[in-house]
Amino acid sequence: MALNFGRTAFKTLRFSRNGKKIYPFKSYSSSTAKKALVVGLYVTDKTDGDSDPKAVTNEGTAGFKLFDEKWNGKLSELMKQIPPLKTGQAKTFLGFPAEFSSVTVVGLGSANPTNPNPLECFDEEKEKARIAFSAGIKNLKDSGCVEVEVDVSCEAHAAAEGSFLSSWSYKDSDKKKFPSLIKSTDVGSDQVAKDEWAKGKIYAECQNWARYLMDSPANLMTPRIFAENVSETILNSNTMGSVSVKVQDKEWIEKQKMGAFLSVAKGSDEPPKFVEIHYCSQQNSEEDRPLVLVGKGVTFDSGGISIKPSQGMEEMRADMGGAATMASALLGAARLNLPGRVIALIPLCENMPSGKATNPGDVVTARNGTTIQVDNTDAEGRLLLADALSYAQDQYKPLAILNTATLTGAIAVALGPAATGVFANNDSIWDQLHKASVYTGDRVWRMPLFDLYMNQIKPTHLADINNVGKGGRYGGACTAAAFLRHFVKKDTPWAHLDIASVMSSNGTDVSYLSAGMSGRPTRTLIEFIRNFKGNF
Ligand SMILES: N[C@@H](CSCc1ccccc1)C(=O)NCC(=O)O
Ligand SMILES: [Mg+2]
Ligand SMILES: [Zn+2]
Ligand SMILES: [Zn+2]
Ligand SMILES: [Zn+2]
Repeated sequence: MALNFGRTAFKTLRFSRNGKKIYPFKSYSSSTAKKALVVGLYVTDKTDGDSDPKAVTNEGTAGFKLFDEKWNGKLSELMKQIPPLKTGQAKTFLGFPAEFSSVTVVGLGSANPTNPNPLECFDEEKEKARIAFSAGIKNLKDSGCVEVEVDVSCEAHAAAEGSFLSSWSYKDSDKKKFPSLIKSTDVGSDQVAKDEWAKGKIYAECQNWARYLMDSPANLMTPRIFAENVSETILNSNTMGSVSVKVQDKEWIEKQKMGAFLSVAKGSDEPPKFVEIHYCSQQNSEEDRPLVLVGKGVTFDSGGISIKPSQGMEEMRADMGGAATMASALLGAARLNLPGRVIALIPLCENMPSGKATNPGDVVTARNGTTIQVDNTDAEGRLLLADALSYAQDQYKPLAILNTATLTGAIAVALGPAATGVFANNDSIWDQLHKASVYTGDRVWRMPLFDLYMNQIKPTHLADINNVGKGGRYGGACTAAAFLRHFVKKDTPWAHLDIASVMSSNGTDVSYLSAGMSGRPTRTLIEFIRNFKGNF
């Protein structure tokens, strides 16, 4: 059937209020702006980055071509009237027949990229799809559009991630600016693409939950509230394997003799909690050795008596990012029915100055009997992690342990927002994490666990080890990792992920994450669990 597009309508550009170009002369209105389509175009840039528009050529995805055929070549005709789209660029066209009120075309990367890109350490095709489809969805912000169908004929998993990550905001009023229903289009889509889309949506939703937990103000996300939110969310999720949540209180933590953890919690009026989340797939039994995930859950880090400068202190509401990403990764494993047995251990407390707080120079005894001289109460994350790592090994004899923690400013100085720093005592764990991050684009970078850093934290004047290194500011991320290494037995495969570098997003470095707490690297953790091989 021939469709009437009103030819002249496509000839002239119009600028929307926010400066985005919209084609043609037709404005969104509540009666027409109901359902949008986002389709992809491959981009070949023969100039390797030169800005000459003639050197850039576009070719439609399979989905684009099918819509183009359906509409008698109108889509490709439209594309001839504008300069070629560059990677990550999105253009919205109005004036389509009843089915769609607008069509947004997005520039994907090359149809034949070098994958994985060895310098960038990610799958270029997937990362460009995330960027492109997020640009498409962002183009529909404030359009009044309520529903959008997305082309899944290329990188469906990444398309879903870009779509659902970019349409999320902490505030409900901001969420409402985006179409409330985002789904894959049937055109150019097969069952594999549909399944990939559904999987990518879960990856993104889990990261969005971590973003919510992290960005929540500390008065609304205390240890108790965090534990309640996690219990409710996990137990109400749709899973096939078994999930359970245990919330242990201060008395249990005392019985466990977690003196390092308690020394952090004691300055606050908010009681600490220790949350355990257990997941066992249908193919596994509770007898199987688990993969254990440990997440730092400091719901607010003022620094304690070694108080932080007030500028930027509000960011420390997200010092429970380790806890948030591990809870979210476990949720992802359960929702995707991934094979294996996975346990998340989450020590939660506030780090506050008060008459009851730990003083610099105090000595505390960790669960494994190690005495620790606490010279800096702001280096608190390693203290609660030390006790959780000790408990994990004694209680569960894990196949491997991963821990995530917004541990040090030093890792942010080293890596910026590009990657999570990984300190691994096992090459296979590192390889598996790296591979997972190439797939998700949420990257990791390996850091050293040299003995030299261990020597910098011991021996101390008053105790077995010090909670800060002798090197002062130098190598701060490495001495923090060395401190944790002290609590991990040599035969336990382990990786510490310092996520302070990726804790927040400025809204530009990763274009599909708006400004705020990032929820990174939840997707990499889920992907790691999906492929986890524990036979070292
Ligand atoms: N809570 C941790 C990390 S605070 C530093 C930070 C900097 C940049 C981005 C995110 C977080 C802490 O207190 N660490 C102590 C230390 O770094 O010495
Ligand atoms: Mg409080
Ligand atoms: Zn928070
Ligand atoms: Zn601190
Ligand atoms: Zn901290």
